[in-house]
Amino acid sequence: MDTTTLETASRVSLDNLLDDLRTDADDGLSPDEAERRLRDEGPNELRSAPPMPLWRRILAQFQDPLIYLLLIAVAISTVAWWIEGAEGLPVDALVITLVVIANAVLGFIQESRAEQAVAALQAMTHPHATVVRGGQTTEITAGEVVRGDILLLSEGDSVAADGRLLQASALRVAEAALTGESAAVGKKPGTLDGEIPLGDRTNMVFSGTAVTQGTGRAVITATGMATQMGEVARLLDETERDDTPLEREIGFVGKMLGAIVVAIAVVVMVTVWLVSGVDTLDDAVTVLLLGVSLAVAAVPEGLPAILSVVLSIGVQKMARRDAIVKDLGSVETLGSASVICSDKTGTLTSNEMTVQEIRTLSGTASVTGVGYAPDGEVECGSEEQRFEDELVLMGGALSSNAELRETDGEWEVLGDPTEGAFLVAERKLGVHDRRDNRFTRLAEVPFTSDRKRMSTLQRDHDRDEVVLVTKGAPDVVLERCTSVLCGDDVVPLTDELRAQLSADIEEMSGQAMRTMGVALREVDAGDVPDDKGVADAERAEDLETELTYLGAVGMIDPAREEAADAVADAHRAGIRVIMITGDHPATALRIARDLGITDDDGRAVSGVELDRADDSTFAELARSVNVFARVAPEHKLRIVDALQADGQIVAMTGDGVNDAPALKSADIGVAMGITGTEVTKEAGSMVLRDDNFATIVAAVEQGRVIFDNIKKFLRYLLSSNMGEVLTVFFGVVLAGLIGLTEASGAAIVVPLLATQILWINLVTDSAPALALGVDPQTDDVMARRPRAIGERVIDLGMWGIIVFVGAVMAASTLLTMDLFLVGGLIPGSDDLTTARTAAFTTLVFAQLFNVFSARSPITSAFHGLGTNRWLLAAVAFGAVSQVAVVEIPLLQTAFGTASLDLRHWLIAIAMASGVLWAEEARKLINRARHRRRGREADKASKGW
Ligand SMILES: Nc1ncnc2c1ncn2[C@@H]1O[C@H](COP(=O)(O)OP(=O)(O)OP(=O)(O)O)[C@@H](O)[C@H]1O
Repeated sequence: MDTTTLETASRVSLDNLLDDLRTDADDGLSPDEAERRLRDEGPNELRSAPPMPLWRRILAQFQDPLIYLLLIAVAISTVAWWIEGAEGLPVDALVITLVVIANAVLGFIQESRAEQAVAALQAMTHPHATVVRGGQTTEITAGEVVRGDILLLSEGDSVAADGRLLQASALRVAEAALTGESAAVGKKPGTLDGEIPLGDRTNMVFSGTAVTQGTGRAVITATGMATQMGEVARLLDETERDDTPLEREIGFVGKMLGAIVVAIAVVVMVTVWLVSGVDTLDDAVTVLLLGVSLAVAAVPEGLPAILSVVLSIGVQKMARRDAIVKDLGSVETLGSASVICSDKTGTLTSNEMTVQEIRTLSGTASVTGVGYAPDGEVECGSEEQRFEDELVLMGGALSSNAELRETDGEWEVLGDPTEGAFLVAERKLGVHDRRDNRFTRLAEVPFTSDRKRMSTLQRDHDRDEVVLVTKGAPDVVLERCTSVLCGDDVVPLTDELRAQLSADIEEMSGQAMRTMGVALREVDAGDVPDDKGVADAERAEDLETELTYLGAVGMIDPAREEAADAVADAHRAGIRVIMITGDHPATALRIARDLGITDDDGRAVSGVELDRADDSTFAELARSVNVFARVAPEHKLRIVDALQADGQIVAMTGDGVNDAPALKSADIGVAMGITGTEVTKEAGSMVLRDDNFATIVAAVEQGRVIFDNIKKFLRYLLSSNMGEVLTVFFGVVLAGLIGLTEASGAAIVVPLLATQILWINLVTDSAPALALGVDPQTDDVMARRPRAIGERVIDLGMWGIIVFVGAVMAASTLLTMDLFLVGGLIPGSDDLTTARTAAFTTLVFAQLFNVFSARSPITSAFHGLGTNRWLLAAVAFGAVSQVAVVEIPLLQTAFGTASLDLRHWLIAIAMASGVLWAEEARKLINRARHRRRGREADKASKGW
């Protein structure tokens, strides 16, 4: 902006402003100019801090308590090497350093790729903006908006940048994000005078606020950090992503392990010191090295990187199934969802409306044909009835913004399918041309979920008068009527007639039909807003009284084919499904029953009933009722709150701008990708690309699978650490028994070297852990109840398995060592390096066997053995790496290993398999217990 500033944008004259911005109010910028401005001025994004430089991001990988521990280990090894006379190279220290660096670099690469993948996904949900460029209306991402763009606004839009209004029709904008004012502010073009506070600049719209009603056209005066929102954002750093609860818990486990390790290391060192006595410098060094080995053993170094990779692969998988998760934390919340509150229209149903019946005072007309093709007939019984039907359909079509289009024999509706259904039925009756010629629209009072109706003012050229035509929820419309059409007469709407018409509506609704009423009234010429198109809609709204009721239509909106199965799946998974709809209670109840959301005794509670309910009644209704109908968006928020207060984890769907607060408040806000407004998509934590209920259930399932996989690799990695710690601990304590002391000739000797343990943790363990992270479903995750929130990822049962597996691994490893050492069963192999190599190999292979066991805490490892090819490849990689570290001379020096012959290899592998058999035995017992418990639980669960 050359001369206009944030402060003056509302005060300069429009002509000056447009000159200053070098743009045209009608045609906007040329596409080339817009591109040039985007290049010069940067994208329309809020970014307070510059992105972190590469070196700082790599360094951040080292800022981890576990890494500090390893660095201390490096220091100790170096000191030990120096005390021992500084001969040759400090191999241990070098190897540990190298491994730490390699780990950081690998972690960095993996995490960056994961972040990029997630960012690419999030970009799919970035808000869009509609602008006029080169005279054409174009949709672009909000980030591409530049100064001078002409921005078009309509209900549900999130305002992309700051702009000055050129036109507005009943425009209201919620500016709470900026001013804290919760009520939407009316906006209109004009030039303001003097210093005006932000909240009163009614001729401006601001970035990050939401259009709650009406339409408008604005010229963009500021973008990105130059906007009012940019001023606010400067204070916040938005670039950092918060850790998810899961990441925090894993971080906690890491820190806890670090603390335990230090404690164990101190205890072991002191014990060794006291029991064996440390007489020589060598002994002192060995005790220190022992501490190092233990530290290295207990720390799952690769864990953080693997976790972020697995989460990101998970969200990519969900995206392929049309569920775009906006933050990684939602993946785990999804898995624990216990209630899904879903809209009806378009989510549980297909949103393909076809008018089936028209009910007027003279009778019921059936409409034949399905879909949007206008092939069918309206079967009217009499001339009077035909006249009434014509008015109903014409009225519905007049109060509609949809378009019916035929391309290559295919009929489609652009816009709201409910409105499209009127256009189709009207064509079946053959009155659409007549309507087109006879009426001109003067103004519109838009449909909102709160109003549940829409009206237009029309000039009727045939009769030279102005009429207001209203269509909407028939009960709402009927309330505003005082007379009713009867043939070509208008008669007063007596209580008796009102009851008869209501009964008609109820009857249609009871057959799962979506009902719509149509009414009209003549309007005094003096009441007619004169300015065509930008009429004062609020005044027109005042005219929606004393209407003449024309009749109602019943439309079918078939349930989505997959919806009933998805509801059944949700129930099986212990998830309650609640329907919350703006539609008629009877329609809602019928469909809910058909889909199994409620049983035949279940009832529907209406918004009016909810309004009357006090807090405790409301809580009880939220607990016991599965169908809420004729509700307004505000009710959704109250329902979420009540369910959450009851300890539920709530997923809530929404599409309209007024649904945003409920979506924000829910544990998982699910926004509709097709029908959802930009504001709703911003508020949701997940966006459904296909608006389909079944996709939510699929996402829950996927969330549970991801969570299961995280458990799998945690079980796997932590058992490995446990095995290593126990091996070192008992190796030292039982050194005499095993023959270690004798073989080494020293008082104290470590069974495995620190570098060998690092090798396991970082080389042979990583690939299988990653493969477990992408494991296909092994157990039926939808057969369980939702995970309670606050339930630990690593619960007591899992710790039990980790300790059990670790103990078996340590036993196999030490037993192998014992076999190879003096007095052991394997002749000619009693040299310490060979025995240590065999023990090391046993531990590595025990881990490779354990991969298969770790896939499920209950199902046998042999079940579906080949279903995860990554896993087989990872195990093969682990085995080949182990052969390399044992047989390649350079690696032998680095890792203190010696060649083994075939027989030794086979013995080590056979010993390693012990862990697999032990786990199979444990699972067998566990399964038997589960079956018994399952039978009891089955009986108990029949009640819910
Ligand atoms: N375009 C429209 N014009 C006038 N009235 C409408 C229109 N669309 C819907 N209605 C009426 O308003 C009621 C509420 O609509 P709303 O959009 O809140 O919910 P819904 O579409 O019925 O269902 P859901 O809340 O399940 O998506 C509808 O039942 C219908 O009677």
